[in-house]
Amino acid sequence: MATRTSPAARSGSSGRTPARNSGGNSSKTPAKSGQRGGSTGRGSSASRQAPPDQLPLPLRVVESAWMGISRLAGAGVRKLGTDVSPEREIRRDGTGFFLLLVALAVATVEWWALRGPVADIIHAGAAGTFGWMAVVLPFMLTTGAIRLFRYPERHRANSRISIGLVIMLLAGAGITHIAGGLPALSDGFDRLWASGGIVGFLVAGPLSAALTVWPVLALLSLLVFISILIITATPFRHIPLRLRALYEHLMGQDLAPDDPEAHDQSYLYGTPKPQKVKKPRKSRREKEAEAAAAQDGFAGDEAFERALLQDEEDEAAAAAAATPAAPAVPPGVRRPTQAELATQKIRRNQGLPVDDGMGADAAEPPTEAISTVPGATEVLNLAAVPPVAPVPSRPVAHTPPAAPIPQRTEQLQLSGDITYTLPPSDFLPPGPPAKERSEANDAVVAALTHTLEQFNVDAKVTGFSRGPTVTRYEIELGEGTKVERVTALSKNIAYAVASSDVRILSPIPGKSAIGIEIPNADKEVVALGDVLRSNSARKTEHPMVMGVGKDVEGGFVVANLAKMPHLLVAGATGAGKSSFVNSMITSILMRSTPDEVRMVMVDPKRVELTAYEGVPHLITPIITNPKKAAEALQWVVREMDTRYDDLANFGFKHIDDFNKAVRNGKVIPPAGSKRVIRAYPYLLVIVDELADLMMVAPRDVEDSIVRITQLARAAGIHLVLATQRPSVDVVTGLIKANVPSRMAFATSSVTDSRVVLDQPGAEKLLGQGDALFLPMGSNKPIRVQGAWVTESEIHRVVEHVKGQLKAVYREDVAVTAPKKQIDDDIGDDLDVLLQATELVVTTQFGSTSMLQRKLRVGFAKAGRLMDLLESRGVVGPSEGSKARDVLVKPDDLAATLAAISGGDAPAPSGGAGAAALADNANANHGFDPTGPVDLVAADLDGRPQAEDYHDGAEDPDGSEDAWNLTGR
Ligand SMILES: Nc1ncnc2c1ncn2[C@@H]1O[C@H](COP(=O)(O)OP(=O)(O)OP(=O)(O)O)[C@@H](O)[C@H]1O
Repeated sequence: MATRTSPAARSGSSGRTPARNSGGNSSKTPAKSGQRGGSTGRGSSASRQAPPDQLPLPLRVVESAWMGISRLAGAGVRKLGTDVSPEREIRRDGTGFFLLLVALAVATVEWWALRGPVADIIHAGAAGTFGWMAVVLPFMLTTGAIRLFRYPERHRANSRISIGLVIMLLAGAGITHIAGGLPALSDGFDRLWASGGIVGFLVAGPLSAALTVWPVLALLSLLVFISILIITATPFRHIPLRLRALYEHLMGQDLAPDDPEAHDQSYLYGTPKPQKVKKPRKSRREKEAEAAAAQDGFAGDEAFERALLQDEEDEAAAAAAATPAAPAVPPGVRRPTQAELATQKIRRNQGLPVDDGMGADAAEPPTEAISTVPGATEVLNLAAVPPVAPVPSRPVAHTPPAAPIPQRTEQLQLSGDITYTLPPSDFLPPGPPAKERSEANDAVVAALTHTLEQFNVDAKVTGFSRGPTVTRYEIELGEGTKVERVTALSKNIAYAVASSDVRILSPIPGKSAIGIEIPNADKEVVALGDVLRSNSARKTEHPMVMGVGKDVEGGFVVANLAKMPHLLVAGATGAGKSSFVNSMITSILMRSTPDEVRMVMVDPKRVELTAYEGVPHLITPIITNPKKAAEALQWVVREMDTRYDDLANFGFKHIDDFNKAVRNGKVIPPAGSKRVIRAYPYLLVIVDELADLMMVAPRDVEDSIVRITQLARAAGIHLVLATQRPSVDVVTGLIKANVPSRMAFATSSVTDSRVVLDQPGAEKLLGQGDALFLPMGSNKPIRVQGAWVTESEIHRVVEHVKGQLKAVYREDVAVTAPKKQIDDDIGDDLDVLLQATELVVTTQFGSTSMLQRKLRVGFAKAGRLMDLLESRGVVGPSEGSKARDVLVKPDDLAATLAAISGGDAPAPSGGAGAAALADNANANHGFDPTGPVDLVAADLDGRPQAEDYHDGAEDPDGSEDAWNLTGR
């Protein structure tokens, strides 16, 4: 082992340099030549063989003119409909433009019967070959041209469409040949041209001779039908679904983009139809980046990225809904313009007098009295409450589209050539329809109004928005009324509405209004299926998107786990954590293939996650032993380091960029390496009870979590830590500082709420899925009712997933490295001592304060580490305030680390040197379904075969080992 490692390690830099060069060259050169030689990918390879400078001048001019016009035409076509922007080097504008020209020429001749010597040649070519089908030829050619302009990178889809079109053309020519009376060659070319052309003759002639006409006609019609299915990528069983979608589209009933229920509700409640918010124009760069992300399905970091996904249409509708219904305007009074209304609002907010031009009374809401609902007042015992003006409820603009999500079928790569179909969306049935207002709401409005009047507070309930578990009532203050006058009434309000769980928000974020959240007497379940079918979830295909639940305004909350990038879930027992974790895992299983997401599940409680045992997304069996879980976290750290090595070696900053380049064939292994580079799946690590892990190995677990959370984002590794004990000894300061997104379910005390959210609030939640969600980057938590998924739904999804693919477990995840002989004085500090050694030796700077800073340890610990380093001969004795001499040279680092750790050298933590590569290699031997393993060479049971790994003997200069010893 050592002999194999050492040459690789020593020659690591030299071994990797040529590799990087070759990779870099091969990935960069074509890009450049593609740009220079024009946008045609194939054209560019031709121009590489014969550079344009060597072409004669006239030809160069023609080539440039052709490419210039092609690019212009391409740019125009790309701008049609949804703007797309394929990468420059893969564009095929030249070919697309050629097809377009041919289409135009054929159309001019066949559609408008243009005649002349050139037109005759075109007619002979088109009608002579395909007969009557020459009339549809321009459509087909234009389709091909548009595909090449807009989606040149979608090779498989383009080939599929081409095959479909060719089958259609052949069968169509055959049919027209039969329709033209089966002319023979002896009947002359004119008759052939007026029927199916020479192709029709060749297709239908022999067939009709062998069979009779009618069976051939049926066969050819069937072929035309099949060609349509091929072109539209419609499997047989999806035909009814597609026909329904087409019908709805033609009838203008598309549910997804334009929800009719929202309109109905606007009509019912007099709310203005939500207006489309004009989006700011995007720069070309932004558009290109978005298009690239869309092509890839998902991309790396974005500016102002949010973990929370919200549909822009939903937001616009919600914003429109949040504007109170316009009061009735008396005849003869001018309604203020939008600009005037905005000015008035600002002046009102600033406490300045407002001239609304309608007289003081005109601003009052309509005074039509409603009779308070007798049943509801009885419930709240409010017989004495006087009638109040009607209060508009905010229409819920977030009803999920009823149409199922089209089922996605993928060809898996990591798991061999397996076609994997995501579970159909009807596995998660819709929940009960959301209510917009109920009698209980009207009763609460009456109670609130009465309370405000009773205490002479100049404030009004102006509206409410009903969520599944709580309703938020909005109160607007009269001029000169202090916010505190309402907040001071919290106990009286609680008394009036007979509920102790009243939460006051002052103000509601983004509004000049006070919010009072009061639990609904009639709660509603939020079905996970509805959340996953919402517009926000449908808009993205990112595999790490999960359905969170519904907010207080009834809007669906969907979040991207990859952007969080790590999540802490906490709450008292029974508050709904496990249900949330179940929704999260089910969302992933519903939306992602095992190629896209792999999971590590840690379930010390042993019962919560057993339903998922055996799903192919798992990398290791569900871990129930806390000690093994701690080791698994260390494996995740190693996996992260390996991914980082790949990122560094191939020059990428984020795993999404790396994966995108791999899919585009731009990541090329070094010459001579047998490694097959594959995209890395996201790795989701779910710990269902962090407290159990922290009890057995607090330091190791904390170290691993901190290291993963600090770095793993770019490596596509994300942590979800759930605990019912959010105390400072479980969720330590370090863990908290590195886990930016929080989901707080009901906690038992305000202290626990502060640990989770850094603010009070969670102690007032109602339990059973009621939660405060604080995604990374937002400072105000959102109140949500968690999505709910039943056990039978989980069972169906799991059975579907398991039925397609067996889990292939990695064997090294929970395997402990053999215990090494560690000196007593080092004790538990081995890891940090090794880091200190690496730091001091690589920087050649023996300073205690540097250790404090870099390793984030206290002065006493840094001093102790320095003493240990002195006792091992790494640094010299203390020289007062000066840094100590470093006695070990960087070349001897590996040996020194090995000596300290009492065995073979462990991986220097952040080291990017050759030793690090080689050492990681030692740590990672084994089959790796998460990584780019050549599955061709691996057993299906996950064991590597001999040819997976190279023998250093085959590769005298060792350069190959520097790559292949990473076990990939
Ligand atoms: N989103 C939800 N919608 C409706 N009911 C829910 C929801 N979440 C939880 N509940 C209810 O609360 C009960 C307890 O939830 P859950 O088991 O998830 O709590 P927990 O916090 O994981 O508790 P423990 O820590 O004891 O396992 C569930 O059985 C269910 O009845």
